[in-house]
Amino acid sequence: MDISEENSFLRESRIGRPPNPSCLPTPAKALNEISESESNTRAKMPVSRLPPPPSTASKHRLNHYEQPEPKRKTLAERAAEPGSASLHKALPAPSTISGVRTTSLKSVASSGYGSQNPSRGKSLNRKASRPDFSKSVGPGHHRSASAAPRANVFSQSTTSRPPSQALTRTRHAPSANNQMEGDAYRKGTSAAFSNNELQAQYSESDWSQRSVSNATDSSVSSALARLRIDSDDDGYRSDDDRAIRETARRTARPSLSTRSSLSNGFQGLRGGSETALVLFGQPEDSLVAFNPKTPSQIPVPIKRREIEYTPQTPSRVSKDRFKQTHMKRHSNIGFVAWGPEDIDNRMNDMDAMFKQMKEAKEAMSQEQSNHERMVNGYSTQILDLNMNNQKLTSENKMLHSQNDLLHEKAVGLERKLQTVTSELDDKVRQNRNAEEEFERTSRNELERLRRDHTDESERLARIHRDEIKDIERRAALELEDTTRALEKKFESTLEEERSRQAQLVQELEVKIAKGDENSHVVLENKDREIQSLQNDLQALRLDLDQERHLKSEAQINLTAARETMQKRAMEAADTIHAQESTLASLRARILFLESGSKAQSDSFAEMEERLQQANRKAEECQAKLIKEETIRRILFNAVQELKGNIRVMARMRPAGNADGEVAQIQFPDADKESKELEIIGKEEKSSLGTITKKTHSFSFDRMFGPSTTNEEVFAEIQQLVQSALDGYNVSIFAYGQTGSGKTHTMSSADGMIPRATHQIYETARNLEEKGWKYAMEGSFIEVYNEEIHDLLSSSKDSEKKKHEIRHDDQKKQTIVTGIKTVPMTSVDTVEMILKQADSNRRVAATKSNERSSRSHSVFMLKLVGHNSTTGETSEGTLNLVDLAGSERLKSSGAEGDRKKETQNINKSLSCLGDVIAALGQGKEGSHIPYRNSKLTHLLQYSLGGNSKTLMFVMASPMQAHLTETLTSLKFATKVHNTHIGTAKKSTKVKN
Ligand SMILES: Nc1ncnc2c1ncn2[C@@H]1O[C@H](COP(=O)(O)OP(=O)(O)OP(=O)(O)O)[C@@H](O)[C@H]1O
Repeated sequence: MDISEENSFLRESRIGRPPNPSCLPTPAKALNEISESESNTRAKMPVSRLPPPPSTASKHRLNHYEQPEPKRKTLAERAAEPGSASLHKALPAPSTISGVRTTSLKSVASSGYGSQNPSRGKSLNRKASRPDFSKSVGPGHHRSASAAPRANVFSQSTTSRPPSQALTRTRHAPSANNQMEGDAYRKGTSAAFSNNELQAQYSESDWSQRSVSNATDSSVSSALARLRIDSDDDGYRSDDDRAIRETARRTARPSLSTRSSLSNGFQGLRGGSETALVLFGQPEDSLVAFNPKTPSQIPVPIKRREIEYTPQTPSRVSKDRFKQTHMKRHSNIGFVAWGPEDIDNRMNDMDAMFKQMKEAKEAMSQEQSNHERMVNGYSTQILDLNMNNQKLTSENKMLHSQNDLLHEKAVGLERKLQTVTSELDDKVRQNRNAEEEFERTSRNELERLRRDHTDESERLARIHRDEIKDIERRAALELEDTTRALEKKFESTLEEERSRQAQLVQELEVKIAKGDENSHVVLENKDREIQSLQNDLQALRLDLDQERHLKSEAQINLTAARETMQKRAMEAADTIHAQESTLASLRARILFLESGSKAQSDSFAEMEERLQQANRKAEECQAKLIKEETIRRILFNAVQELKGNIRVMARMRPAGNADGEVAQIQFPDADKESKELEIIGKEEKSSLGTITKKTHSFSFDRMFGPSTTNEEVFAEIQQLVQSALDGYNVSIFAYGQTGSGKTHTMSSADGMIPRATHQIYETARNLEEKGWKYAMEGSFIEVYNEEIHDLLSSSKDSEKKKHEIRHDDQKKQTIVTGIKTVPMTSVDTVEMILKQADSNRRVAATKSNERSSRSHSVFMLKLVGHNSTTGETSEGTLNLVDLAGSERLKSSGAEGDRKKETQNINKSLSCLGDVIAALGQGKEGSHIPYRNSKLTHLLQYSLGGNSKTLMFVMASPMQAHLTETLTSLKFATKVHNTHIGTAKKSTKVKN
C-alpha cells in the first residue's frame, strides 16, 4: 500500500482523544483488532478509495533519508491539518512522535529481535522504519483522538500494509521472505509484547533479511491497534472482525498483560534509550522493562516470558486493574484515558526519544553505511576470493594435470636416464678397455721402438765401428802411402840435398881449388917475390960482393940491406902463414859440409828402420792379442766347463724415493772384485739385555750394486748366453721377493731377455761367416698355480688347453705339449713374443707390490746350429726365467686367491731349493725331486747335468724388506755353495 494512502487516511480520520478511559481497548480487544487488521488488510482497503497524498507531504521529508520515500506527514503536520484540532491538541510535537517511534523500535527489539541477533539489531533499516512509523503512530493517535469508525480504516492502513512493500523499499528482499515477513509482521503486531514468542518465531526465520522498521511498525501499529480494538469494542467492528479478533486472542500469549492498552503500547514505545540499547546489543537474557524518563514511568523489570503490565497513569487506573497481570480470555482490563497533560508529556518524551532515536538512527545509518561498505567490500573480497578460489582450483587442476604429465615425463626421463647411464657405462667400459688396449699397445709399441732404437743404436754403433775400422785401415794405408810418398819425397829431397851438397862441395872444392890457385898465385907471387928477392939477394950478394968490395962500404950497406931483407922475409912468412890458415879453414868447411849430408841420410835410414820395426811389433802384438783372446775364450769355456755348477750373482736395486727407510748395506770390495755384500741386521736384544746389530756377510760370483745398469749386468753374462749357441743348455733365473727387481732385470725393455736374444742374433750372424747357420724357435710359458699357460696363445685358448711336460732323455730335451712355438727369423719376432707374453701375463695386486707377477714366466729359446763347412751341428737352449715373488705368506698379507697363489709360489720355490740341494749332493743315480713342482719339472734339463745355470738373486735395500732380503740372500748362498756337475757341450760332428 502506498504511504500516501495512509496519509489520506490520516487526513480523513478524525482522531481525537479517547472520550474516557473506558474507551481504551481491552487487551482482548487489541488482539482482536490485530487479527482483524491481518484479515482485513486488502479486503477492506481498496486502492480506489485511497485519497491522493497531500501536496504538503514533500515539505516535511527528512533530508537525511537516503531513499526517496513517499511523502508523509509528521504528527505535527497531521495535527495541524484541519479537522484534527483535537489530535493536534492531544498529540505531542513531531519530535515527540519521533520519540515514540524510537521507543517502538526499541520495544520490538527488546522483545526479541535484538536479543535474537543483537548484531543484526544495529543494521536496522532506517529507510523503512520512518514511513512505517508515521503510518503506525499517526493513525494511532488519530484513532485515540478521532471517531471510532475511522479506526478500522486506520487499522487497515497500518496493519494490513504488506511488509513486503516496506521491505521492498528498504532491502529488496526476495518475495518469499516478504511473505514470511508479512506473517511475522502480523504476528508481531498481534503479539507485540510477547517477547519470547516473537523471539522464537523470528529466530526461526532469517533475521538478516528482516527490517526493523517492520517491527517498529508492528509494535506501534499494535499499540494503536489496541486503541482500535477498544474502539471496536465500542461498536465499530464487524462480526467477521470480531471473529478474527477472537482467534487472535486465543493465539495470544496468556502472559501478555490484559492491560496492553494504548498506555501499555506507549509504555512500550516509551521504552527509553536503555531499551534501545537492548535492541542494539543486549542479549536475550538481559531483557529489561522500559526505562521511562519520569519516576512515574519507572518500569517493573520484565520477567522472562512475562511482561508485567504497568499502567502509565496510575492515578487514573483503579488499583484492581493493577492486580490483573495476565490477560485472560474475558479480561476487561479497561483503559485509563490520559489527560491532555499526560499526552503532552508523553509526546514530549516521545519526541525526545524520537530525537535520540533519530540520532541513534543516524549513527546507525552511518554505521550501517560503513557496514554496507564493509559488506560490499567483503562481498567484493568474497567474490574476488571466490574467483581466486576458482582460479586457484582450475590452476590446481591444471597443475595436477601438469604434475601428472611431468611425473610421466620424469618417469620416462628416468627410464631414459637409466638406459643412457647403462649405455654410458658400457661406453665407459669399452673406452676403458680401449684405453687399456691402447695403453698396452702403446707400451708395447714404445718398448718395440725402444728396442728398435737400441738395435738401431747398436747397428749404428756397429756401422760406426766398421767405419772407424775402415777409416783406420784407410788411414793406415794412407799413412803408408804418405810414408812412402814422404820417403820418396824425402829421398828425392835427400837426393836433391845430396846433389846440392855435392854441388856445394864442388863449388867449395872449386872455391878451394880457386883458393889454392890463388894461394899458388900468391905463393908463386911470393915465390916470385922470393925469387925476385933472392934474385935481388943475389944481385945484392953480387952487389955485396961488389960491395965487399966495397966492403966496407958495402958491408954497411949490406947489413942494412940484410936487415931490410929480414924484415921483408918476416912479413912474407906472416902472409904465408895467414894464407895457410885460411886454406886450412876452407878445407875444414868442405869437410863439415860433406859430413852433414851423410848424417841426414843416416837418420832417414834409421827412421825407416824404426818404422818397420814398429810395424813388425804391432803385427806381432795383434797376433799375440788374437792369440790371447782365443786363449782367454778357450780358458773361459774351459773354466765354464770345469765349473759347471750354478753360478749366483746378486743384485741390489736402488731405493725409491717413496719407499721409506733404507737398510744399512755395504759393498766392501766394490772397487775390486765386487763380490761381497754386508747387511747390518735389525737390533737384537740378548738375554743379558744388550742390544746388538748383526752383520750379515754374503759372497757371490758377482755383486751388482744399486747403480749397476742392465747393460753392465749383461756384459757379465753374455759369454754364458753365447754358450747356448755353442750347444749348451743355459738357464738364467731371477729370484727374489716381490718388488726386488726381477722383472726389471729380466723382462724390461733393456733386460736380459731382449739383450740375450739380440746378442744371439748378432753372434749367429757373425758365425755365418764361419759356416754356421742357426735355426731359432721361441716359446713363452708361465707356471701359475701349478699349471702351465702358454703366453703366446690367446688367454682363452690357453685356459682351455692342458699342457703337459715331456722329456726326451736321449736328446736331453724338454717338450711342453700344445704350446705355441714361434720360429724366430728376425729380431722383430722376439719383440712380438715379448709383447704378447707381457699382455697375457697374469698380474695381480698384493699388499707387497702394486703390480706383482704372480707366476713364474719362462722364455725358452731353442738354438739349432749347423756348420756346412765343418759338418758340425749343435743344439742348445736358453731359458730365461722370471720367478714369482718369493715373499713369505705371512708378510704378503695375501688372502683368498692371492693366498693360494702365494702358497703355490712358495711351494715351487722350495722345490727348486730341494732340487738344487739334491743336485749338490752329487750322488750318482740319487733321486732328484724334479717332479715335485711344475717349475723344477719343466727345468729338469736346465738345472743339472748338461746345463749352465746362472741365478740372479734380487734384493731390496729397504729396511722394511730386510727380513725377506736376508732370506733370499741365504737361499742364494746355499745355491752358490752347491756344486751341481760339469756342463757338457752338445755338439756333434758329421760322419
Ligand atoms: N736396478 C733397478 N734400477 C731401477 N729400478 C729398479 C731396479 N730394480 C727394480 N726397479 C724398480 O723397482 C720396481 C719393482 O721392480 P720389479 O717389478 O722388477 O720387481 P719384481 O721383483 O719383478 O716384482 P714381481 O715379483 O712382483 O714381479 C719397478 O718399478 C722397477 O722399475
